[in-house]
Amino acid sequence: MISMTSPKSSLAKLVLCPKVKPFKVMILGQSGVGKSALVVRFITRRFIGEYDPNLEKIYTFQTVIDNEMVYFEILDSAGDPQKCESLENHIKWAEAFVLVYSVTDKCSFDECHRLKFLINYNKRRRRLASSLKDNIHETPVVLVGNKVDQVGDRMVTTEEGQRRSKEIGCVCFHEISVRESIDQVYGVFRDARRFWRVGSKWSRGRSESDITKALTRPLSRAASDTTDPGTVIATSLCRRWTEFDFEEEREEIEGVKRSDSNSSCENVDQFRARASTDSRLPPRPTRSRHPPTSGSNTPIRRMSVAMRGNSSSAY
Ligand SMILES: Nc1nc2c(ncn2[C@@H]2O[C@H](COP(=O)(O)OP(=O)(O)OP(=O)(O)O)[C@@H](O)[C@H]2O)c(=O)[nH]1
Repeated sequence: MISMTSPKSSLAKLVLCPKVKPFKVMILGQSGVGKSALVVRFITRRFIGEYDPNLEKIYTFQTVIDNEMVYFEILDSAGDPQKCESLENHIKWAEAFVLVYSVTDKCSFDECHRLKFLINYNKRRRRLASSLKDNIHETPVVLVGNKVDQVGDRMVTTEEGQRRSKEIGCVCFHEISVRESIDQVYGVFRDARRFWRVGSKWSRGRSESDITKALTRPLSRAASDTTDPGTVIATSLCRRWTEFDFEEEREEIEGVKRSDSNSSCENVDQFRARASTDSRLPPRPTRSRHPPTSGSNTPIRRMSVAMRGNSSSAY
């Protein structure tokens, strides 16, 4: 059994070490999607098959992310996520979320929608209730599709995952196999941290390009993984998309639409040009500002034409 601390004892530790500010991450998802496996893999680097489904735990763990020591407190929400009361309290506690579903289970995928709604709802309430609004920033939610190693059992496609991530406003989307790769698992926690930093005081005063650089660094591979042939397969299965990828994709689509509309404008112009030349209309007669002085019947003719409703031919 994995060692763990209760929420109270971890808080006690923090009191003894006041300088250490933990990074509080909550793992959410339907039962059986691999939440405990994900956390334990991150902390111990090992994949452990079975866990007690009813234990709710806070793990404390420290590791280096982007050259910075990060003190994680990871809450592995257990059992039935329908029990809203404790869930809501935990949501208020967390600074970042990892929302997990299994690509082999459509129900777990749909459950992410509801859980993201709960996160938004509780965070918004907290923000409204707080007088220190500046201290509470947007809480990043990373969407994770787990168990991609079970290729034959897949029920949720990559595209569906990407789409859902965009729809429900997650900061990035990963497809991973906890069983096959520690590298992919590390990537999930690293992104949670990076996006949290961007939303926090860290990003204030930094240029947009610095922030973009921080978020779009490529995944670094863990040394232990490079020697494992199984992982090579898993790494090729690993997918990760950030908000920036989604934004680029959106811009591309809009670019295509714009060029379509431009080309349709061009078509209209071309059509007009063709219409005026192909039909070989005779040039409009030039209008004389004043009626010709010579020719006595001209004013009468003009009058009669106007009465028939065709003033243009009067000239
Ligand atoms: N094939 C495969 N199985 C996995 C993977 N990750 C987890 N599992 C298995 O999925 C089952 C459920 O994993 P858990 O980590 O207990 O899932 P959980 O979401 O914590 O479930 P609860 O504790 O009930 O909330 C276990 O049998 C794991 O071995 C994976 O990447 N691939």
